[in-house]
Amino acid sequence: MFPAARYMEIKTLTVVGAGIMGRGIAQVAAMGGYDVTLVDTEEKILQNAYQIIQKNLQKGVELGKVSPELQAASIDRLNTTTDRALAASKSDFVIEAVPEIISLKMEIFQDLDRHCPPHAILATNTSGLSITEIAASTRRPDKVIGMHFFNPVHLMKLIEIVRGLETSNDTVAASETVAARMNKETVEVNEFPGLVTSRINAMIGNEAFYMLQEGVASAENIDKAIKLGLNHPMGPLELGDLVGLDARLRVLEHLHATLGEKYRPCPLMVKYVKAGRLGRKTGQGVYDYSSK
Ligand SMILES: NC(=O)c1ccc[n+]([C@@H]2O[C@H](COP(=O)([O-])OP(=O)(O)OC[C@H]3O[C@@H](n4cnc5c(N)ncnc54)[C@H](O)[C@@H]3O)[C@@H](O)[C@H]2O)c1
Repeated sequence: MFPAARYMEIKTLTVVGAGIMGRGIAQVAAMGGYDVTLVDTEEKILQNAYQIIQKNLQKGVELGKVSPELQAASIDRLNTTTDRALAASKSDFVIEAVPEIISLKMEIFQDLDRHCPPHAILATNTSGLSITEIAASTRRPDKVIGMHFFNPVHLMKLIEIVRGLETSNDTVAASETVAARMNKETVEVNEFPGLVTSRINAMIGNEAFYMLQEGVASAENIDKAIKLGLNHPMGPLELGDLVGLDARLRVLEHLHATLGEKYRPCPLMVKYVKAGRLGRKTGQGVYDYSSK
């Protein structure tokens, strides 16, 4: 049992990074009733994210899953800015979703720590980096935690709540509250490379790439076999394209460095990333999306 929670009520939530994950997190946070500020480096990235959130909410209304009132209120609660320091200074809770590069995340956490009020909790959506290492760049490691969301954020039910070495019970409790307001289920995981889901997923995706490289079967047939034979909702190669092959590669490189040889990234995946074939977001990955 946790002691009675001793965190301040969370009203304002900032999301840093308006990419695939950040915009989804901003959407579910606004739907959960928080005043949300979405931060990125360029205005045009923010405008794009804002439009995608609007489109998702509209689709939710058309499908009868979101009420028009919730749609309007969520849009009302959502702001965007390129001024990270200003957003941080008004935040009770921050969720970082910038690319999976440890030096970038540490730099951002150091800066957030400088600008956020002392009570603010700082969460990272890292897929596999060390929460403890990220927390060490701040003076509040007890208030740093991992919240690992899944893509697409507005549809996927789970968040892995990840404890770093010094994450406090109050920080875990506050993050559980935020997750519940976002209408998500949680599992608590102790920090370890790749957590539960990324480690298994990266291995399946890597193995599928090795099969493609070895000519075991076509991409379509590898995906079809895993979907229809093993009952996965998506094939590992189409999932890699959805997640982004650069993000997938970074997770594998980290698992390889920390857990050993069996996680060595498939050379074909490395080649695709070098060619800029990153998946859906660049129009081509394993599959070609240019005409879709
Ligand atoms: N894509 C997934 O399926 C998935 C799932 C779970 C977790 N994650 C993790 O979420 C994080 C983000 O992944 P993504 O797929 O959304 O990446 P993405 O590349 O789609 O988005 C990252 C965004 O961060 C922005 N950014 C870069 N530097 C910044 C800075 N200094 N300040 C503010 N914004 C900055 C970029 O402009 C970009 O819009 C990564 O750590 C990734 O491992 C991704």
